[in-house]
Amino acid sequence: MFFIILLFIFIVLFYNYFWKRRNFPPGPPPLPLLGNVLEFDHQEADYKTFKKWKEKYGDIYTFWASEKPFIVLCDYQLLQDTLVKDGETYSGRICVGEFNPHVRGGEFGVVFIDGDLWKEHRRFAIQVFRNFGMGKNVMEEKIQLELGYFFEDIETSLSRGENIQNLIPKIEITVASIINQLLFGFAYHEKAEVEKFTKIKETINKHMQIATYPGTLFAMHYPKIAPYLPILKDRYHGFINGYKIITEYCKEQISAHKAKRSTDAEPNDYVDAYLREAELKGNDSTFTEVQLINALYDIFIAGQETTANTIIFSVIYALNYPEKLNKLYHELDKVIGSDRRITLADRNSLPYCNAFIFEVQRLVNLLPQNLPHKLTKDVEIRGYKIPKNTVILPQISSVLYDEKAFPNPETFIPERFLDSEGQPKRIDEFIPFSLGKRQCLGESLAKMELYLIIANFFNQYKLEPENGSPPSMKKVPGVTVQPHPFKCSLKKRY
Ligand code: HEM
Repeated sequence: MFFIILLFIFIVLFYNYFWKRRNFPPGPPPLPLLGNVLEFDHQEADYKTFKKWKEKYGDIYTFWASEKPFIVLCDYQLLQDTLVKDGETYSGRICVGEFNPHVRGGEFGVVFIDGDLWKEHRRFAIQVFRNFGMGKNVMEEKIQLELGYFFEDIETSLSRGENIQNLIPKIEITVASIINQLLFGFAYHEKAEVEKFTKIKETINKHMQIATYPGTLFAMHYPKIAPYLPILKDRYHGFINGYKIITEYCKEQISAHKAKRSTDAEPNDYVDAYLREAELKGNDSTFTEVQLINALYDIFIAGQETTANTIIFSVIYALNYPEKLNKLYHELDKVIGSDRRITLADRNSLPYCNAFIFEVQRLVNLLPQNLPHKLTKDVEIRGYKIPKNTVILPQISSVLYDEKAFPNPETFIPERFLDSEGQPKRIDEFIPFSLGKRQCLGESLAKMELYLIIANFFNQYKLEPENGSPPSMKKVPGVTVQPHPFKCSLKKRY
């Protein structure tokens, strides 16, 4: 008996530490069944573990999430040679365990699907956004309009003598109104809508945090038994509830559109455009209602979390680096010199402001892990033969914090994006939107929002920390990182 147990242990260890890893790039030794998930720091947004592994194993290595190997690519040139030069091969996606079949009802949405369905719906989303002005003047007008409401909100508080303000909800609602208009055709201006949004936003924040807990990953791998197990059952219900509340909101919007829709009118938003496409394509198409609900869930979350949190961190970094904030004020005074609205036409005259925004994006490192891709065919990377369907993680954090490209990477230094004449300097490794065919779908909208909101906000207001101590720069972990709550003092500059 003792011999059998010993043999069993030997086989498990041999399989786990040698056999299953034999063809993959070397990486940290995984525990049986758990893999390396316990090595991640779940208290803080974790790119440090990736950094440590990169230092030890190089630009390509393997870690294990439970029994699944993740091949991590963490060098800019390697990402170019793979994701960009051989884009199609790296365009697959994996979803967390059984999330798609168990929660979404199948392979639906835009972010966690692949193949022809993903191509068709990604193309459709980009086309619709272009038609509604993404990257053009029409979109600028929409953003400027929402900025007006943002400033009005701040000034109402100022007029009540509230010089110390919590900017987080104000920024969140501004960004959410922009994406909501694109998707559903209305912004959150009325009190009832604001209250509704506030509830949904709380759900999204929690949903994004729970998504990265190891217990949730486990629950999504074993969704049939998770609801009956301690700890896992809370993760399971917490995560699924978030999905239900957000998709319920999307369903309400679809019903409202169907009720007041005229087939002759030009589409006014994504839902209109989708319903029209579904009619044109007929019953056999992939333009089904369940696909619409899931695409909306994906884009609604991706379109607000990311941009709002980046803008909030621009305030946090400005308060922590007052000398950089003063440089920004100096440029705004010199180039703009009044409280007039800054527009896209001013962009080339504001190199420091642009560099400031780039550095915020680099340092905030919004998706510390990035989303995993999947190989659509067998490939050879740096001599390793990797089979089709293997998970590939383009680890953009390791590139954004690469000491060679960004010396002193943990410090906020906007000047790194400027040459000795103070003019813009391109750094190829600046890839916050990732690379290749899965590159962020909302990149041009996000860039426009970041520039217009950040430039105008700092032009209007002088900021100081509450009680002289700047807010924490620590990040609440999640798929996208979130800020810790803070308040700051605001004064009008004009
Ligand atoms: C500061 C703002 C943003 C950042 C840093 C950001 C970053 C990213 C990253 C890193 C990815 C994953 C790329 C990969 O798989 O390699 C991604 C995907 C995606 N983003 Fe963004 N994003 C931002 C804003 C937006 C906005 C405003 C939208 C919506 C309009 C959006 C929609 C999406 C979608 C739908 C995907 C999935 C694309 C696909 O799988 O084909 N993002 N984004």
